Amino acid sequence: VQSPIELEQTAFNFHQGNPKSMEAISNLPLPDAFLEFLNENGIDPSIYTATDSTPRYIRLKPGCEEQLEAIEADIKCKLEKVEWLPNFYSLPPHIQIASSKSYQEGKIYGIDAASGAAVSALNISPGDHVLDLCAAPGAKLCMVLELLGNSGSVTGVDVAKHRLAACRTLVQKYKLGDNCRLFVADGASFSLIPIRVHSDFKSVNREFGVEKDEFLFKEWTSRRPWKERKRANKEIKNGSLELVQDPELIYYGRCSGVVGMSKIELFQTVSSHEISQYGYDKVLVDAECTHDGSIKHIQKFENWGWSTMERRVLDAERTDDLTVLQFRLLTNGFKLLRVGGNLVYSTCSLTHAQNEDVVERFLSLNPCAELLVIDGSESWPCKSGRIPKTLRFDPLTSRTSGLFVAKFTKLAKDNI
Ligand SMILES: C[S@@+](CC[C@H](N)C(=O)[O-])C[C@H]1O[C@@H](n2cnc3c(N)ncnc32)[C@H](O)[C@@H]1O
Repeated sequence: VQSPIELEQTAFNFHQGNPKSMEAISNLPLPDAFLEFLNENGIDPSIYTATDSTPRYIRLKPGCEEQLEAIEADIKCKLEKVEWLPNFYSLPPHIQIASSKSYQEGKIYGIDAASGAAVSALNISPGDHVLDLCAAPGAKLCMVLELLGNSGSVTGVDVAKHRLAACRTLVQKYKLGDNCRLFVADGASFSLIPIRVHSDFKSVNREFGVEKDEFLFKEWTSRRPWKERKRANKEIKNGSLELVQDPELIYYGRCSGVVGMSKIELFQTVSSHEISQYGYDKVLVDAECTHDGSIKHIQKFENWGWSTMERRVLDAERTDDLTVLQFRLLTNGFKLLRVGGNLVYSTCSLTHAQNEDVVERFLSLNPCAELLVIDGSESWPCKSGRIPKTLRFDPLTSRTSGLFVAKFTKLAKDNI
């Protein structure tokens, strides 16, 4: 394991083309094709030399601070407070927490500090209605729910049903699901606004009124009642299922606003003028990407086979498709944001194509979008991105996984 000074020296040497550092990089268990990918994308491969010394991070459930010593005894490891991020602690990378009582009881959960920073950039306030457009497997969504406490709501969307089901398990395990609803849907076209149960907003979600014999959502249960299954079969026969099943609601909590609503009310969409007032207060677009900044992800390819990585990470056609998807997710997330709200765009890729280039194109086509400085980020151990106000975390600089973060607000049309 290299000391931080040695790591910095390695990074410096790499820039200087020093053969010793090249040796350090070539000793990494990374295939040449990946190193070429990094080179083509202007990513300094020396960030991966910090692999072995990058700690793991956990977030402590608020209110469990008093139990810190007991938790340390349980996981048999001292926890080091992350000074720049509340409730975060680091621990050596080899420590496993999954079998500990504290983890099973939901007092701690694993989430990288850079991911925590992306959530923190949203500036969640009590009562916020939050949209998480690429939600699964759900670490960031859980942190948002925790920050909200019993107020506001979180709408989680993901295109992969099995991944979103894992997210549902997570929110239930941590007993955080009361204010949450989860939809399997394409985040690039998802169009539902939050359910604002406050009386001022009721008219928006109650535009249609409820017919006497209409289906109303009861409290969520994992077992679909017989009557509902019969209704779904009937809808398949009538050919109307696609309309009601897209997006597919796979979970909603008691206080998510869904209980008592009709399907027509839940799935109604509104005009862009109404969205500017009643849209989400905060939107997280943690977009699908090549994951090249995530050391843990890259290491998985050792088992999956490097050829899988060539297909999933390095294939130029796939990365081109991804940048289109990222742009569409960002654009749609922004469309669903209310005026004055905040949107955070993040990826765990460190390529410019998936980050700054997407942001630049988005800003040039959306005059209502303004990049914001992220509150508190001056004390974060990260670098600025190519565009001022955007941030880049990497293992060498930040001792975290790699992450790009940009924060926007939506201006009223009259203020442009
Ligand atoms: C980087 S992961 C999100 C991680 C998650 N935010 C968390 O903190 O656990 C990206 C997610 O985007 C999802 N995804 C890919 N294409 C999507 C799309 N068109 N719409 C919504 N989600 C999509 C993937 O299934 C994947 O779960």
